Amino acid sequence: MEQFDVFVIGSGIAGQTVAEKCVNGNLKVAIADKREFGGTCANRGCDPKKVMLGFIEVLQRAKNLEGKGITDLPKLKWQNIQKFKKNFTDNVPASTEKKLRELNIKLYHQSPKFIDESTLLVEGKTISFKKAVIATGYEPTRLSFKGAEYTMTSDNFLDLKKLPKSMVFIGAGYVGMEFANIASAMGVLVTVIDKSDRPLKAFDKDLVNDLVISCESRGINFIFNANIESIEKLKKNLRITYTKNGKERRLKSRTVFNTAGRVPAIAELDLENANVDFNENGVITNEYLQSKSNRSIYSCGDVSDKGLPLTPLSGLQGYIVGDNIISDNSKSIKLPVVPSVVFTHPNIASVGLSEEEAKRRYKNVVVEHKNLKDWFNATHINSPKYACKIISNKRTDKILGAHILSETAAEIINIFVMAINQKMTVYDIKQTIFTYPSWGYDTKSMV
Ligand SMILES: Cc1cc2nc3c(=O)[nH]c(=O)nc-3n(C[C@H](O)[C@H](O)[C@H](O)COP(=O)(O)OP(=O)(O)OC[C@H]3O[C@@H](n4cnc5c(N)ncnc54)[C@H](O)[C@@H]3O)c2cc1C
Ligand SMILES: NC(=O)c1ccc[n+]([C@@H]2O[C@H](COP(=O)([O-])OP(=O)(O)OC[C@H]3O[C@@H](n4cnc5c(N)ncnc54)[C@H](O)[C@@H]3O)[C@@H](O)[C@H]2O)c1
Repeated sequence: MEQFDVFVIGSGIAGQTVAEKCVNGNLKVAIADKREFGGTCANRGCDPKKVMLGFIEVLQRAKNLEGKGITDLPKLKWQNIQKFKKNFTDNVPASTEKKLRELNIKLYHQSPKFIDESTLLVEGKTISFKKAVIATGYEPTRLSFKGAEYTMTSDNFLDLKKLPKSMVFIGAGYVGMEFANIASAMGVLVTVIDKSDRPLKAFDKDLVNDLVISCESRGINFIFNANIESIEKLKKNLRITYTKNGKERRLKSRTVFNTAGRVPAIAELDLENANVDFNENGVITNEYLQSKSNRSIYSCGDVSDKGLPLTPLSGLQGYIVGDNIISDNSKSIKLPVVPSVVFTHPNIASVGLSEEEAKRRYKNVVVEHKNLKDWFNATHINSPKYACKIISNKRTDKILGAHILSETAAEIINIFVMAINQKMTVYDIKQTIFTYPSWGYDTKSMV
């Protein structure tokens, strides 16, 4: 039986970080992945999506200024965009494997299954471990209505060789909203269906409302409060049957994507054999990211039950687990303020408390909800949407939350992340000199 000090399952940002830390701490380490090495973000998530968005942004910018100096809009070619995207993704698995091998980490290419609390089976070999790390991330949720097998996932979207005429996205969350915006900009007829009454539940209601209006003005069709009953295959199309307000309705589309959420990827691991408890949020962990029920097993990244499933937090958790394995639980996780952005057009970004949370927690809060579409930054590029909601504590003047809808929200939100982390006040921001003219400069007036 082969023995390892640390056996890591999952080679995304969380798993890689732990494996590297542990091997640098002179431990004997193995890592297993059932798919291509490198994880979701680099292979089939954030990075390839952002490469595609680069093209969409150019087009949208040009559209806003059409007739104001721009006469011909750029033409986007999906096949070439795909080719360019591959420059960023094709090499990820091989380069990740090379890096890990050079560090002397043993690689396995299959899902391990736990046999008991300190043994697992992978590639036909029984392996004993002192510590194991579950870093398997999220996977698309399974839809249970009739015909769900006709739906495709975000992986399929990012790899489409040709764009179909029409697309339906089931789920108006991060993935559904981002991909609906990409597809619509490329000329696809897009419908987004959600069971809930609005998209992006974690984001500010007023700004999301503005975003929906903006998406609709560009031709994206939304259906909310809808319950999908079935999907049938017709000759060319798929027929989606759903109920809304008690009435049955139908819709045809060439393709349907399951963007109804992602769930912890733990089904294949036989966690029960290892006495690892889990729930719908993932592996149940303590403050050291150790399984509460089996202290020799840790979990980090999306699949742990701590915090938002986002790349920066997964990386941070990887560091913490690595440190805890090497130096006997030296670090507990203190969840920092985590910003989040949805790369729609315009972006919607958020950090800190929502208006509702702030009002619940503090007696007197100041809510600066502003429509900024007449500000120079929006008008000089003829951008139709620019808004913010900045929340501060009236007594202490400290910034509590920031919510921004703008073409540059993904960047500008970082100023507010620093402000909240450094406990800055409205006065501090107003006193800061920023470059002019710039989007950063606007933060002084936003607060
Ligand atoms: C389309 C899309 C876009 C996204 N965009 C963003 C973004 O813009 N910004 C952002 O912060 N986050 C984004 N995310 C989320 C981000 O990708 C994740 O938060 C991040 O990848 C999590 O890292 P991780 O290491 O925890 O898991 P992952 O990167 O998912 O890695 C887990 C690894 O475990 C492997 N695995 C799973 N099950 C098993 C098993 N049983 N056995 C062996 N291996 C297994 C998987 O194959 C995978 O390689 C996006 C996600 C998607 C799907
Ligand atoms: N920009 C980013 O940072 C980014 C991008 C993509 C994904 N992610 C991460 O991935 C996670 C998952 O994103 P996601 O978009 O897959 O999920 P999500 O949880 O953000 O959204 C899922 C949506 O599907 C709806 N839904 C669920 N079941 C449905 C059904 N049967 N019919 C109709 N609608 C249904 C929900 O109401 C919800 O609006 C996010 O929480 C995020 O952390 C981040």
